[in-house]
Amino acid sequence: MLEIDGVTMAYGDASADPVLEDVNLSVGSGERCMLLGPSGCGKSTLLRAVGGFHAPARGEIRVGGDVVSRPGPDRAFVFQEFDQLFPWKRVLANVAYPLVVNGGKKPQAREKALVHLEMMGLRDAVDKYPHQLSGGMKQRVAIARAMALEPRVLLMDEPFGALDAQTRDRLQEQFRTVTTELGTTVIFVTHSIHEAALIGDSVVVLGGGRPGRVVGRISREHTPAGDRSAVEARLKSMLASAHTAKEDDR
Ligand SMILES: Nc1ncnc2c1ncn2[C@@H]1O[C@H](COP(=O)(O)OP(=O)(O)OP(=O)(O)O)[C@@H](O)[C@H]1O
Repeated sequence: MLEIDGVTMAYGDASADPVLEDVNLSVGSGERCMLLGPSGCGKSTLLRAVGGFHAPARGEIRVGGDVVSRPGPDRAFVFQEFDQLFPWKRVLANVAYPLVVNGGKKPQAREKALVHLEMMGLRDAVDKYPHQLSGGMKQRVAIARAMALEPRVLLMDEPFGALDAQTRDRLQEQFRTVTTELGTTVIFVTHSIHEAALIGDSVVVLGGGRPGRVVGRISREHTPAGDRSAVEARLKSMLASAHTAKEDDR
């Protein structure tokens, strides 16, 4: 579903030092791929490139075989910030609006929005405004809104990073259940080894200094079934080497 093919990312002009170099990644349909790595290694940069917000200096990104050249509804984003909803629209309208903007009819858009809000456990919140919701509820609305678009790839940039631990645990489980049920393809940026092991079908570790690159990857099919602690231990050692290389480069 997603191919990242020899991608180098840089900010500024052609002479600028790259942030990421020669990233190759292939994500299958229905796979949840986690991007893990030290702060500043380029996780969000790569996610924005898949979103079509920032073009690679070299290489190519394809989604469903189509080369990414601009943002589009086939790649929906959920961010960490709680203020990504339209404050003047009720919850149902927040979720239905992008469907209408992308050519849907209003009654069908509202129906679909309702289905996705129900899946995220928000049936009772559909008539509320964002300011009446908790942070966790706002994030669930943002997820429902992104999922309702039925994107080819759902792009998540630390969506649970600003939540309290209990809410985060609940949402991680809920997200895993809903994306499994719908077979959603997901790219998910996280700082958390625990979150990566809990949600990911695969985990890609970025880091190793400037420019960053892929320093390791784990796929669920190559790890003992259900043995999350073994996955976490391996990720911990990969992340340590991603950090060490960074310090050596300074
Ligand atoms: N708009 C920009 N202009 C110039 N440099 C940028 C821009 N956005 C990010 N960078 C730089 O690119 C590098 C990678 O940033 P990025 O946000 O992708 O990292 P990250 O791994 O997502 O970090 P974090 O985990 O802290 O969110 C950093 O050195 C950052 O300063």
